[in-house]
Amino acid sequence: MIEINHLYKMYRKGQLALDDVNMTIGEGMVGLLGPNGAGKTSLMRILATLIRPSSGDALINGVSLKKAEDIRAMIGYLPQQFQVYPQLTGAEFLDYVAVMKGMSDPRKRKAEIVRLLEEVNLSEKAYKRIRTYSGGMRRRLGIAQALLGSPQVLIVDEPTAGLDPEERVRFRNLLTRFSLGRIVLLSTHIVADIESNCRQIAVLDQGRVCFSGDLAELQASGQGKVWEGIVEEGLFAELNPMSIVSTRRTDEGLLCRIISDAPPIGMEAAAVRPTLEDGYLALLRARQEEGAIRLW
Ligand SMILES: Nc1ncnc2c1ncn2[C@@H]1O[C@H](COP(=O)(O)OP(=O)(O)OP(=O)(O)O)[C@@H](O)[C@H]1O
Repeated sequence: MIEINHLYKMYRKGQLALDDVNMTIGEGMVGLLGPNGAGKTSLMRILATLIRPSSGDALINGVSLKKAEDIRAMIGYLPQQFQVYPQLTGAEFLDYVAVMKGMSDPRKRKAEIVRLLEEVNLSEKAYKRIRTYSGGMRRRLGIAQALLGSPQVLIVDEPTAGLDPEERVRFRNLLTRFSLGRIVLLSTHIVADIESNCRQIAVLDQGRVCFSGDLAELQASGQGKVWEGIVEEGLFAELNPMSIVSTRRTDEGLLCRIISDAPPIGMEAAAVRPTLEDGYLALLRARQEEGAIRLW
C-alpha cells in the first residue's frame, strides 16, 4: 500500500507542482490521470525517490520516502523519457541495469534477464542492438528493466505515449498482467489507457487530487451533463468550443457531443450516457468553471 500524506512540491522558480496531495493506493493497477502540467511526473519522481518533496511524506508498504535506499529496493520505475543505450543489445542493457541494482551473481542475473525478456516478449530480439527496436519494443524493454529484482511496486509514467494502437493494447495487457499481486501506478492523460483494467483512479489537476475513486464513479461525474444533437454547419461556430467533445458529419448536419450542465442553446440535443472520458472531461470542466484552472 502507498499512503501519501500532505505532499507538496515547489520547484526553485516558485512553481507549485504538488499542493497538499493526500491519497491511499492499494494493490492492483491504479491510474493517475491529469492534464499537462497537473503534477503527475512530479508525484511519480517523488515516489521513486528521484526528487524530494518540499514537505510531506509517503509510506510505501510502511517505509517512509526518507529511507530512499529501502524504497528503491522495493520499486521499479519507468520514466516518461526512458533513456537507453542504442549500441547495446537488449540483454546487455538489462545486465547493465541489473549490476547497477546490485545483483552481483552473474548466473542469477542471467536467469532473471532471460525470464524477463520472455515475459515482455522480447526473447527473439534479446541479442539485437536496441537501435533496431521499435518504440513499443523499447517500452517493453523499459518495463523489463523496471521489473528487475521483482519489485512490489511498479511506477510507470505515460508508458503508452507515442505507441501505435496495436502496441498500446499489447503494452496495456502486459501491465495488467504484472499488476496481479503488485501495485502498478500508471500515469497518463489518455483515458483509454485506464479504461478497462484500473481498479482505482486518481485525477490530479494543478497539483491537487480532484478525484479518487473507481471507474464507475469517474464516469458518473458526467451524469446529466453529456448531450448529443445535430447542428447545422453554419451554426457550429457559435457553439462554445470548450464544451464540444466530438463531432461527426452526417447527412443532416454535424452530430455534436457536448458537455454542459444545462441543455446546449441553439440546437436540439438529447442527454446521453457519459463515457469514462466524458466523466473525466466533465470533472475538469467543472473545476475550470470554478476558476480553478486555466483553459487547455
Ligand atoms: N524541474 C522543474 N522546474 C520547474 N518547474 C517544473 C519542473 N518540473 C516540472 N515543473 C512544473 O511543475 C508542474 C507539474 O509538472 P509535471 O511534469 O509534474 O506535470 P505532468 O502532469 O507530469 O505533466 P505532463 O502530462 O505534461 O507530463 C508544471 O507546471 C511544470 O511546468
